[in-house]
Amino acid sequence: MIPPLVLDIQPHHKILDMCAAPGSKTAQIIECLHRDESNPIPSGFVIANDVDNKRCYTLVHQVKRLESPCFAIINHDASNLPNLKFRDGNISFDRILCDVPCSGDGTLRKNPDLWKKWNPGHAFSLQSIQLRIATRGIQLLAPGGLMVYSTCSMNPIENEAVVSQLLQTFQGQISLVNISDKLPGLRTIPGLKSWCVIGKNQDIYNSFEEVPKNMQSLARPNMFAPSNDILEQLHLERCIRVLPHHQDTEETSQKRPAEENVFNEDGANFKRARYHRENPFIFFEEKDIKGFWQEISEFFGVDPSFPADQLMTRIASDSGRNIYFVSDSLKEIVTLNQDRIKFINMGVRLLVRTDLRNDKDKRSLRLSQEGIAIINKYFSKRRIQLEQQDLLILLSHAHTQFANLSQSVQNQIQNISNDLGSVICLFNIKQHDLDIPIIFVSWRGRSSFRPFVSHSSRKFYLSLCNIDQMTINDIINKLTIEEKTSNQKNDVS
Ligand SMILES: C[S@@+](CC[C@H](N)C(=O)[O-])C[C@H]1O[C@@H](n2cnc3c(N)ncnc32)[C@H](O)[C@@H]1O
Repeated sequence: MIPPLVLDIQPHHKILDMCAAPGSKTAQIIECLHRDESNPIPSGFVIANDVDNKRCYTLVHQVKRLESPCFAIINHDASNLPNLKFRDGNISFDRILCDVPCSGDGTLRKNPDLWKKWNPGHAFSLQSIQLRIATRGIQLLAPGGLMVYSTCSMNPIENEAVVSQLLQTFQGQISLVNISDKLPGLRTIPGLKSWCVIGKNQDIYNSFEEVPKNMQSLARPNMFAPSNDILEQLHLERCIRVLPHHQDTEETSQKRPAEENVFNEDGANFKRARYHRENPFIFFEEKDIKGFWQEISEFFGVDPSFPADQLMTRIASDSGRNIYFVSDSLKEIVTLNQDRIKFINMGVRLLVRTDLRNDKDKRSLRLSQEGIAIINKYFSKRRIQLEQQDLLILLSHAHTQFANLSQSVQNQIQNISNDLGSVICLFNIKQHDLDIPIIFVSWRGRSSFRPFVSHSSRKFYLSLCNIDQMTINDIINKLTIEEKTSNQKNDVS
């Protein structure tokens, strides 16, 4: 999608996505933040917000698969978003996406139902919240930062009129950036400099003076284009309109003001939305790190440089907890703001509770595949280097007996002790001049291995091993049957 592309996101950026659900653009933003694959924990972060509590969980679902320790989901009215405390003061964001709620008439091609409901009056009621959200965005933007304002509507009231109002309100502090060279190959047209306002009954007004008295509370002066002398200074032609029929797609309009000055605002009041009560985010304290985590560290050979203070749980008691990891910036943001901001979700799951309920030791937790990129460089024990034949056997079955694996793997199993529990399996695929590391978590049972690899990842790894598509489909079908018939309880004991 276009809005995240023009934000030019770098791994150190502090980013706010103001109206983020369902999250397709948030996912794109997180991917850009992680553009340097050699560093799984960039210093930047993404705060993704939506006012709708239910939609926040759709957002969780959408972004969890990206396994990033650098994002948090919050649930607030973006037009009243309180300042977030961070380090020495409040956060000013380097990048903001303001993808506001809109009438959606740019999606008429894919949503034929909209044709029946659409009414030019929709834009009247939406413009005020669009303007308030964008205004709050600019107040939260760092000097020199970039904000993209976007809608999927074609109506100038929701687009150029909002941008024009912002430019006038923040005169001399923000300006539109010319992005005409940023999207090569994309057919766009410049923002409008003149437009009329269409009333509920399809009447056309060219200026506010033409609006009848009984309509003046709906069609307000800021919905009209400003006078020519003001217009000249705004450069609305720098807005871009991506019209559906030009690309054979949907509409997106984008405006990109760049702030040159900071606005300070003391703790805005905000209404608490009705929501489902979340468990708190509880970070490891000294006693957890010296006690419980010490045992885990010995078991997996965790390097002392691992930042264990960035681990957290969602339940205070010791038993049966999953353990998550977040970046140090996010830890700070949550710690400083948890009492005033509704955090919904964050963190990558590193360890997961198993069914070994009576077993109080570290074996009752298994490594999670989600966190493998983070722990890989810190965990030195319980690592098994596979040969290609082992990889193929493991990926083709739900469980594999040790005896069916290569002698080298059998020797490694003996060397890592008799303890049941998670192991990290490693294999390097050589393709052309590239070394592609494959790394996944398996459970070492008494006599068998069980890889925790999703079907889609298995398909991907098998195709990297040059297995043809028909064979891969066969393997996955057999695996599905094997998984259905296997007794889940036996395989961890
Ligand atoms: C156009 S959608 C956002 C689409 C999203 N950016 C994406 O790419 O998937 C607008 C979103 O704004 C949310 N919203 C509406 N009013 C809001 C407000 N006052 N504050 C924050 N979010 C709001 C809606 O719940 C909706 O999820």
